[in-house]
Amino acid sequence: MKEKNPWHKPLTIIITVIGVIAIVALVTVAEIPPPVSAQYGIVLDAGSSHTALYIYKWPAEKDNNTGRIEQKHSCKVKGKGISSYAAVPEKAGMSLTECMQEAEMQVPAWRHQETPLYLGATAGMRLLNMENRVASDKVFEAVEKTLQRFPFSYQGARILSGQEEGAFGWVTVNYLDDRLKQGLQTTGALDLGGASTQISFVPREYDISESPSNAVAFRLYGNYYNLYTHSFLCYGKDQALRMALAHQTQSGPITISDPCFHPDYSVTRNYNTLYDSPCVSERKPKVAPLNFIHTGEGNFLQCQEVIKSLFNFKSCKYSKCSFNGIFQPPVQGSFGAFSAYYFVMNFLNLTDVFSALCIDNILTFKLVEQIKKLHSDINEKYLAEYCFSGTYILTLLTEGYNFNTETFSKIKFIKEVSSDAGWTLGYMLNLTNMIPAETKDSPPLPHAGYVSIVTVIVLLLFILCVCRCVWVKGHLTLSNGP
Ligand SMILES: Nc1ccn([C@@H]2O[C@H](COP(=O)(O)OP(=O)(O)OP(=O)(O)O)[C@@H](O)[C@H]2O)c(=O)n1
Ligand SMILES: [Ca+2]
Repeated sequence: MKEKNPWHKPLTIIITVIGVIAIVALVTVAEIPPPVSAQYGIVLDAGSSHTALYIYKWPAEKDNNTGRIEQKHSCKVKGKGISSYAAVPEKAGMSLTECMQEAEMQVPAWRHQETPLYLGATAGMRLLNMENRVASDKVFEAVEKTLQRFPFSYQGARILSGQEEGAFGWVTVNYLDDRLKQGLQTTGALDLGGASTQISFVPREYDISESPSNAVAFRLYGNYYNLYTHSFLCYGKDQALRMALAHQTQSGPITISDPCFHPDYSVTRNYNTLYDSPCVSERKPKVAPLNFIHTGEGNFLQCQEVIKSLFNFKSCKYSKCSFNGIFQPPVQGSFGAFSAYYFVMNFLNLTDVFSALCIDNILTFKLVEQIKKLHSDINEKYLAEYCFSGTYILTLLTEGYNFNTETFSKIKFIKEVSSDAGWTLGYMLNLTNMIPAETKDSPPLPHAGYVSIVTVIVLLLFILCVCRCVWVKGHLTLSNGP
């Protein structure tokens, strides 16, 4: 007599039901493609020396915290920074047209309307605003008019404070390094522009109350950061050069012999043009000719003396200062130095070593004409100024911010970390709320997780089926036995 298997029927039903669910789930889940649609954001960096447009792109998931933002495109606006158009404001607007047209091509048309567009201006406009408020407003009006003509979601144009510029540069560097999300030790940020320079880092011990205006507190991905940041207006590379020239022309001479320039350097400069900046205007000599001849001498040590005279190391009402009576705790950890820090140190081949000797060699033994021949691809203005800039950078870092041989070796001169280093990405991340204060709950299971689980279920079912077949077969053999 054939023995009846007591769990034969329910087992078959269970296996069939789970099997069908598993197969349907597997097919469905496997067929859902990961989200491919992208979102875009545009930031214009209206710097003192030039304007640049950046287009960022990220996956358009609801939980956009999961997708890394990348720089899709950048466009360098031809000509100088918007502050240079103070006398002809309409041209400031017009100058942006070409890059904006490029942006129109780069961002898919169906995304234009929801693509936020921001313009942030830095030290050049800060100076113009101090000098001539009406002219600064007119430049912004012209810029706004141009930007509003494009189909993007225009979010406004404004001057960033030095504190914002420093803090957003720090956010960018650490976001790109993935340090914020992973809660790793952060990297400090050093930005050298044309008209201002920023230093931002998380100090080891930090008494915020000593100078609250230098403190920025962040809560990002569930971690607290107490950032120290300071922006020195007039200490960007171009304004620093003005200050150095002002220092050498106080008596209103017809010619100066500048230790920071090569021995064959000779350029005629206009007194009015040189002193036309709030960084030096108050020091304009009462009696001076129209022009002076700026010649070079090529002497590193003397150059360093001129540059040191731009800093005031005497007064400090805090426990510690960098210069000009500004509070600064001791530098801490690794640093990323970008913008002119990178341009200059990369050219001088000083990105790995801390050596004044190299500058001394170039300055003393090479003539500008030789250098121009060797580097015909580089803008002549930059070439002639690299020794001044190199000496300025070394002095600013060592005497100004107090980097020593050990801490200096932790500075990395960088142009980019997957995206360009600068404040623009941090600015956009902040305005679009892209970095949450808390770590968001991740979805119960990612796509890959579902697939794995369903695969395991199917495998288990398969094993269960095989076992059952063996059991039934064994049983039948037993019952049919002699
Ligand atoms: N290959 C390059 C490009 C730029 N520069 C110089 O580097 C300085 C800083 O450039 P940038 O960071 O672009 O300054 P801005 O953003 O325009 O100035 P700021 O941030 O002060 O507004 C400027 O003096 C610029 O002339 C350079 O030496 N070599
Ligand atoms: Ca800048």
